[in-house]
Amino acid sequence: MVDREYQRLRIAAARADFLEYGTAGAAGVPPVVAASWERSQSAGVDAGRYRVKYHEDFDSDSRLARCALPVIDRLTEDMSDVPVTIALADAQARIVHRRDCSTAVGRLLDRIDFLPGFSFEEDNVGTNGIGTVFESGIPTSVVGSEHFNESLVPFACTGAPIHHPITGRIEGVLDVSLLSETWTPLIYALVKTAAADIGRNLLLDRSQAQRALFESFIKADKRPRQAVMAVGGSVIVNQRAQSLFTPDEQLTIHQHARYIMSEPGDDRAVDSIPLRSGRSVRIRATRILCGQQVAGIVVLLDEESNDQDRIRKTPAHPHITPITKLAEGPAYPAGPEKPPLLIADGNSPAWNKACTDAATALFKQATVLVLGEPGTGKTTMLAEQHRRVRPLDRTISIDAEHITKESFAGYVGASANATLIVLRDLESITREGVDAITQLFDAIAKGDANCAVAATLSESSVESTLPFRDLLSYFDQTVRVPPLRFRVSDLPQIVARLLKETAPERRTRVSPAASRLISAFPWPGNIPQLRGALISALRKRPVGEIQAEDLPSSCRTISPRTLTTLEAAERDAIANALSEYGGNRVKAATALGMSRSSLYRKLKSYAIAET
Ligand SMILES: Nc1ncnc2c1ncn2[C@@H]1O[C@H](COP(=O)(O)OP(=O)(O)OP(=O)(O)O)[C@@H](O)[C@H]1O
Repeated sequence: MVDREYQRLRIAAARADFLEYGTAGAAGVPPVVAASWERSQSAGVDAGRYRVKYHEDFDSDSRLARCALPVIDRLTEDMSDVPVTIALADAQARIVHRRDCSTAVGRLLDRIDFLPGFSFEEDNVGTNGIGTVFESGIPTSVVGSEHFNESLVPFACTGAPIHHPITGRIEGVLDVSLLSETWTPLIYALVKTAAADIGRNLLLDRSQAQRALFESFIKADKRPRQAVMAVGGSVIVNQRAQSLFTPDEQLTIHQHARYIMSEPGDDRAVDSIPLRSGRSVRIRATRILCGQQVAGIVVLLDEESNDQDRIRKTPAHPHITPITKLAEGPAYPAGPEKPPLLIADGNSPAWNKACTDAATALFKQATVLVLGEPGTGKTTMLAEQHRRVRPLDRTISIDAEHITKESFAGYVGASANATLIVLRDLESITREGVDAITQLFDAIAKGDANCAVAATLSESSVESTLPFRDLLSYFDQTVRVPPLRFRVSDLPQIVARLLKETAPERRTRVSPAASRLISAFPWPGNIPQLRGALISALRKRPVGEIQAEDLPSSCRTISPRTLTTLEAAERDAIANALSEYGGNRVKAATALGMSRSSLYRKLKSYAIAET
């Protein structure tokens, strides 16, 4: 006891010395505490003035809370006759739940706002049993004068990090606080064990499918020096992948992995993609199944050596420059005018590959079938690539459904300029159209028509028995165009282009929050749908910066499932109320006549993005 008292006095003196003389005063203080005092001081925390910030938007019903509460309740029961308070803090160091085993300690903690919603970040309140755990990453006891701020000195707080079972990221902190004179080192062991139990609950809480994905991820992660990603509802990136690839590169990679796995068929796919840094990466993706359900994809990543790079970067046709050079390509003479914005100026590997494949095939005058969802830019891309590789030839595009016997009369037998005929939406061709095209192909084969043919086809029609199937034998090559949702890194250019096209005279741009929404929305209707959303935003804000709330409410929600009519109406009402009250959830909940917790639940369930 004498020792404890001596220790208490020694730390109190060291604290006073530190505050007066700086680092030298902290000699003899536990290193984790001394380091925290330094951080607190350099963050400008006032040791004599106490101020904690309140955040009304904390989530008391989060997954972390759900997994922690059974453990906290058990601990509360076990410690019912010990004068402690048990608290759970979220990843922003905000208290989300508190249980008092002693009302006296509870009352004292109330006076320092140790309450749900208040944040105990170290750079606000200085050394404490929550914020310091986030900084140090380890279980930490802060006893009496080890606290930086005077108001916390009467207490002893022991916090232990709750780690995400896979990523190792700190998801929250479990804290046990009591008066400093009643603290015992046993508390440390207790809190540490309870935090580990919560971590285990986090793992068990996963649905079966998620667990199947995590287990495959963990297995792959065990391979030495293997960069791994698991792509499901969220994306998990192991340490090796994080150290090898920037966040932008990680986005490009997992988006491409999703894209190659979106093709029906094999559960495994291998591809190599160039990154913007000039490096390239080999992707080995495996679809993880849980019964009938697709749990996600596990992706193994290997940086390609320079030799492999060189081979891969050799253009498929030596006369075709790499696609990334298009903007400065020779087809556009230098002059005062800026070169036109090309739709081929993309960053996403799947889009660049489609452009290169189309250019190569058109150069060889192969008959190309371009496959993709409606509105992905198939026709525009074909026309652009054709202009690029055969600048002297013409391109015409004909809606396949309108093709009749007479449609190609002018091309057969004529020896005018060579022409690429793009048959648009081949799935809608009639029997008469099929006959007309068959005759055209025969004429081309005999040298009676100076034409090449390409067609676009909607992906969903491939399996159908529509008349176009009779024409497939005439085509040499398929080029697949990715939907917009797999081209997130291209969205800034596409949006800029659409704005320029829609409002050429105006200086319009998109705010960062609106850009985030645009990137998160899946755009099932592809470019026409995005154009429609921007036109609607421009109606609300004809000039200046388009804000998130200017976009149609349907784009402000990112729902992973199909909603019923009633749900869609409720989702829109919530999105509108939030927009009306500037994102203030309390006001939005009041206006909607629902409790705050129901609003939080619904925001999650409808995946309404925060702006
Ligand atoms: N990268 C781009 N940036 C901006 N606008 C684009 C881009 N690509 C295509 N567009 C525009 O999007 C619209 C749809 O393009 P396009 O008609 O080429 O698509 P599609 O896939 O052939 O469509 P559909 O399947 O309906 O025939 C066009 O108005 C086109 O100008």
